[in-house]
Amino acid sequence: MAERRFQLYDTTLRDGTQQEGLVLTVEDKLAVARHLDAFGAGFIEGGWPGAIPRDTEFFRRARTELDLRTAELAAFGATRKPDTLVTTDPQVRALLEAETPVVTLVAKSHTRHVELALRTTLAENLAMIAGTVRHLVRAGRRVFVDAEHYFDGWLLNREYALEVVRTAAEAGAEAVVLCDTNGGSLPDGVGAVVADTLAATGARLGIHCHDDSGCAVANTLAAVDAGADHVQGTAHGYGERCGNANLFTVAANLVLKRGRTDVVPVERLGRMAETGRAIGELTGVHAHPAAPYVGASAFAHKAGLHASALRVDPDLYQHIDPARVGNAMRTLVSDMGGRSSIELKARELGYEVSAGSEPVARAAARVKELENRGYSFESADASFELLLLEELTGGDLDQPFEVDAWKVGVERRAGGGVRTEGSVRLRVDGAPLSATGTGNGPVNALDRALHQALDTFFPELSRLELVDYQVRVLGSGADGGPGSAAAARVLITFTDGRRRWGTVGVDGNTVTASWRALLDAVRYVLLTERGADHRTGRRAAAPATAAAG
Ligand SMILES: CC(=O)SCCNC(=O)CCNC(=O)[C@H](O)C(C)(C)COP(=O)(O)OP(=O)(O)OC[C@H]1O[C@@H](n2cnc3c(N)ncnc32)[C@H](O)[C@@H]1OP(=O)(O)O
Ligand SMILES: CC(=O)C(=O)O
Repeated sequence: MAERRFQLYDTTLRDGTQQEGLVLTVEDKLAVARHLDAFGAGFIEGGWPGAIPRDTEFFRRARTELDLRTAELAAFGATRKPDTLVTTDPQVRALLEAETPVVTLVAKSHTRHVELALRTTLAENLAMIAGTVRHLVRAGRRVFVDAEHYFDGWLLNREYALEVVRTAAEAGAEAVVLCDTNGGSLPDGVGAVVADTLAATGARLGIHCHDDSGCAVANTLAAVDAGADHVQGTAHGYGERCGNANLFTVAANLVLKRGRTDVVPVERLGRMAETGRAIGELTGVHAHPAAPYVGASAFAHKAGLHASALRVDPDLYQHIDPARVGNAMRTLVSDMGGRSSIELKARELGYEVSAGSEPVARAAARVKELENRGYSFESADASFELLLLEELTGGDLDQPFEVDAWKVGVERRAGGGVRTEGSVRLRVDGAPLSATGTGNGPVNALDRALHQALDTFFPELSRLELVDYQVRVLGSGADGGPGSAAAARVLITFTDGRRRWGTVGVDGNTVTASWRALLDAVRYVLLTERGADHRTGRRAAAPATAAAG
């Protein structure tokens, strides 16, 4: 007998959109479908035509606008209503009118649900399933049946749950998907029920798990181990309540841990992190940073002892090579790290340094001391790089300009609005210059004054743009006093249109903290962009750096 292909079935566009706060336009849905197809999902469930107008529209547009290379599109819907004819059921007609190669029907397999929610008899429910499946198969559709509440239903009335599976399979369903609809099952129970159902019915089984017990992925793997070879899930585990099984985690586990080669092509797995980011952008709901495999922190290392081992061999603190799922290892610099963390971070930034060198030891000590005063370098790579350069150059880092003074004033004039003015007095190559800027607040006014003064000398600064500003009160311990006199940490993210980088400033005065972060951003651009003009700062042509290491 020819071996059956494993079926990876994505329901991001149907069950995924049942997540609170996740709303997609038709355009978004088409774009998400393209990403899932490129990733290698075998099936993409697009929504419920006939029930949700947006989904009806999605399937209409999909016919001409979706050119799926790997995936088959599936329309989702219910069986015919009780005591009606399948041929006249408007919802069943809408499923056919979606013109998809696949239709997935949701059907009740739990006796209480049949009687209380559907308000019909157990026999009529079986007739609804058999009749609807046959009708769709006769119309040329591949049909899957999602057996809702299967695991709870099996516990209450095993014989009836099994009968639902047999009925669907005998009517022509390609796979019967056992659903842990309430998401409360645990892996041992799921494995046992799947094994029992397989033995009793011989039907091809799928699995659809919700995450209410935090076990959706584990339950999915248990079902596969017990013989299911059709797996449903969603990107990032989006879905009703606590979500569905995370399809990325499931796929990576099956390929990389179970050695299955028929889930997604292994080279496509290398695009998984990118697919996850793209879908996060479209939905506005990004992966949790700690999400397995694709999360931004999935391979980020903070502890110094971890860094010291990773320096020798990344395998020592990573379960896989992150490149296999398109992610990358990162080192976080903080007071929890030592010289090894500095070396790894420096290497990540392009510097060849060694943990045993004096500059690295000094940089590690300064990070500890500054973080103790409230600094945080984890998301301020640019400020860290400046600190590193200061140590690598023994304090002789070129300063493209010097600051003599700055001030900022906020004034509300009688009858007028609030005016904020910042001014700076600087020196470039020893020549004094001053400039003033107005803005909608002190940071904006100082930023404008700096640009006013420097952009003619350093045109690359004109591309510098602040994209995020965060302030965090640190309490009285760090250069501040109690209450509103508390010190503040300011984290600023900048872009020049190509790259993004973060800087940090801390002070008892929020404006001074902001000024420090602003100044780091300007210095960072000048040192990293001007390259050869600044002997100390350029990493690619940095003999001083290499020597220091
Ligand atoms: C487990 C899952 O997540 S399955 C997917 C669930 N997704 C959705 O519900 C999203 C789309 N749903 C909808 O747009 C609407 O709920 C509709 C169009 C399906 C139904 O809308 P309405 O007719 O207004 O009814 P309502 O939303 O109150 O649902 C109750 C009806 O659904 C029926 N129903 C409940 N479960 C099922 C089921 N599994 N199969 C068939 N019908 C069902 C009930 O018997 C009731 O029908 P009745 O009014 O003829 O007695
Ligand atoms: C069908 C489905 O989404 C469920 O039972 O959870």
